[in-house]
This record gives sequence, structure tokens and C-alpha cells, in this order.
Amino acid sequence: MVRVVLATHNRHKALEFQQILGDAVPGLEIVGYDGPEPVEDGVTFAENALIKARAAAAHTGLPALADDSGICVDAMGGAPGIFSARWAGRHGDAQANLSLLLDQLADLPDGTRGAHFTATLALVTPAGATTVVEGVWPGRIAREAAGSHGHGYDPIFVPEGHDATAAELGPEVKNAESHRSRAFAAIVPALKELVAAG
Ligand SMILES: O=c1nc[nH]c2c1ncn2[C@H]1C[C@H](O)[C@@H](COP(=O)(O)OP(=O)(O)OP(=O)(O)O)O1
Ligand SMILES: [Mg+2]
Repeated sequence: MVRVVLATHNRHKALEFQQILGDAVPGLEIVGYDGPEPVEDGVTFAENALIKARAAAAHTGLPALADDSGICVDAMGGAPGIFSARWAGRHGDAQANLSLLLDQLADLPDGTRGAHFTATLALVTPAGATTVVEGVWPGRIAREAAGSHGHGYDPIFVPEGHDATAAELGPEVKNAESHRSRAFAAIVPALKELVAAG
């Protein structure tokens, strides 16, 4: 088996990766990461994903896969974007983050609430080779939170082609369509190459 460390401290992401991975890449074992959490001082999702993957590869000596992701609102020029995790000021306070975003968008009429989730994955080998891919899940911001599945901004994100939030749709639908599943599909060839190289 080839081991790849998943360089995240977000247990929700780790669970989604396990659910999405399935048997997509035979011979691959994704291992957890409890090493140091680097400062995400990049100004793009790609820069932050590379920062996280490089730190984990250096700490473990293994190939590392990191995700930097967020919600991007059209009418806000793509914000919160890389600031999604701490939009309301405290890292990982999903309720505060989504409540603030709903308040900020309260006056926006239907048809102007377009948004998308972005997930950018970076795969880094101990030798320093890097692969960066991105997945985008288009949709809109609801007027109020609904649903109990998922995490983060799922309760206020209505994916294109649905009338329910990602938190109402549940993991089967989300993991088949999400930004994270799309990004993962794009990184599979690089993961297969890693396994083939042994
Ligand atoms: O599927 C998602 N469903 C809902 N919200 C999501 C999703 N994916 C990212 N998000 C939002 C919430 C999170 O707070 C932020 C990620 O911030 P981000 O820095 O990439 O992750 P994090 O700090 O929670 O963990 P880590 O950096 O260790 O991977 O974007
Ligand atoms: Mg983070």
C-alpha cells in the first residue's frame, strides 16, 4: 500500500475524503495528520493548500494531500473565499460564519445570490513534486439556514439543480456532486501515478 497523509485538521473534510475515496485508487491508504498546523498566509486557495501539504510532507516524510476550500459569493467579488473559516472572526465557528453571511446578504433579491464552493487540492511528494487541482460547486445562498447534514456553510448553500440546501441533501448527494468530489476526481490520476511508482 502507498500511504498518503491527508493534511487537514478538519474532521468533516477527512470524513468526506474517506467517503469520496472509496476504492477510487486501489493500493492507496489515506492516513490522518496530527502534526503542526501551518499558518495559512497565502492569498489564494492554491497557495494555502500547498502550504498545508508541504508542511505535512516535511513533518511525516510521506506524500501529502491538502485541501483549501471556501464559499465564494458573486455579489461579494468572491468573498469570503480564503477567509471562509474565520469570516465572523473566530476560526471554525460555522454558525457565526453563516449567520454573518446571511445578514450581509439579507437585502439581496432572488437572482442575485449566486455563489459557489471551491475546493483546491494540493498533492506534494517528499521529493517536492506538486500537483494542484480545483473543483467548483455552483449554486446560490439561501435566505435562511436549513438541514442538519454536512458542515460549515452547507445549511445556507443551495446547489445548482436543487431546491434544498447541501445540509438537507445529505452526504450521498453532496459527495457525488460537491467541489471536493470534483477536485478529488481531478487528482486521481496523480494519486494513481504515485501508487504505480510504489
Ligand atoms: O464542503 C463544505 N461545506 C461547507 N462549508 C465548507 C465546505 N468546504 C469548505 N467550507 C468552508 C467552511 C470552512 O471553515 C472553510 C474551509 O476552510 P479551510 O481553511 O480550507 O479548512 P479548515 O481550516 O477548516 O481545515 P484545514 O485548513 O485544516 O483543512 O470553508
Ligand atoms: Mg484552514
